Amino acid sequence: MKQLNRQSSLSKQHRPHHHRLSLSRSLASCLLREQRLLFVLLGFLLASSFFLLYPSLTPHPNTLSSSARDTIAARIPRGGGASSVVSAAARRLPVGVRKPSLRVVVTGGVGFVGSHLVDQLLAGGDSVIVVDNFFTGRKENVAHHLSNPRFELIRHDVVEPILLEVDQIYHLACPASPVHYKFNPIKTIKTNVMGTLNMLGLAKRVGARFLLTSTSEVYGDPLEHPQKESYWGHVNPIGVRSCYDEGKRTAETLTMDYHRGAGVEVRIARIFNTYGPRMCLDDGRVVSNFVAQVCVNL
Ligand SMILES: O=c1ccn([C@@H]2O[C@H](COP(=O)(O)OP(=O)(O)O[C@H]3OC[C@@H](O)[C@H](O)[C@H]3O)[C@@H](O)[C@H]2O)c(=O)[nH]1
Repeated sequence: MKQLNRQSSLSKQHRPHHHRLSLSRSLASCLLREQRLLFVLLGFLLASSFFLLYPSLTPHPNTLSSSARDTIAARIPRGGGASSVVSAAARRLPVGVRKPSLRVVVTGGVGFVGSHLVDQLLAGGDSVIVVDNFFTGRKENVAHHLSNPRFELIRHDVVEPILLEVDQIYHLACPASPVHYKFNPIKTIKTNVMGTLNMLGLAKRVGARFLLTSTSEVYGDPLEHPQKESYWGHVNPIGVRSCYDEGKRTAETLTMDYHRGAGVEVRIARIFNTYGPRMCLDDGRVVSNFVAQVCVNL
């Protein structure tokens, strides 16, 4: 017995090298076998902590510092803003890859200008919702789209709010000809002020880009010819046209305040004397008046 003990104690103190290796291997296999669950849990914790930490290692565009965002914006061609990151990327899409289809609302979309805009948006592959109260617009202007699954028509007065999930808002709802906007001047200015306020509120709520179709009437009776966009105008605030002129000026003010104050991405287009198919001959605008007089005097 003593010899046996001595042998084992000898082996402990002077054990050859290969004996120590086999011991460490057997120790490791024992640990692995006995503590397998512990190792699994440890691996799970390591993996989950990596993936939990990973997103914060790559800042989300919205968490970029303003200077970083400005840098990015500076690299994006004209159009600014987050949604132009998509449009800029779309412009760089490989040949044959379609640009992403956008959801667009067009207020006043059955009108003269609006219906042509709807044609272009649908032709470009976007989905369009037209919001219109049919005060001056005509359904036949968009009848050719009624069977299109990417087209929706809603009879709605923009003086009342509406909630739509969209990417872009084109706001054209307003009577444009003096004959129509003088018919009910209080309704005209309500449409310009309340209607624009509702559509800007929607743009802010859903993060949509917003375009206001304004008019040359914001210059009133201009003292500067031709008018630069920086010209402030010369407008009568109490005249019979003020419901439209001042209404559109207020709409522009609201548009810029939502941009400066709420970061809504906006555009303002001051449209002058448009003419073409679908315009009413008797709506009292200058070009239609010329055409009407020519027709009458033929
Ligand atoms: O309260 C209203 C008034 C009008 N509308 C609609 O708005 C549309 C206006 O279309 P119109 O043909 O009268 O006018 P246009 O399309 O020529 O001009 C329109 O686009 C260009 C802008 O500068 C004008 O201010 C805008 O009226 C119509 O479909 C009309 O029904 C509303 O939806 N709500």
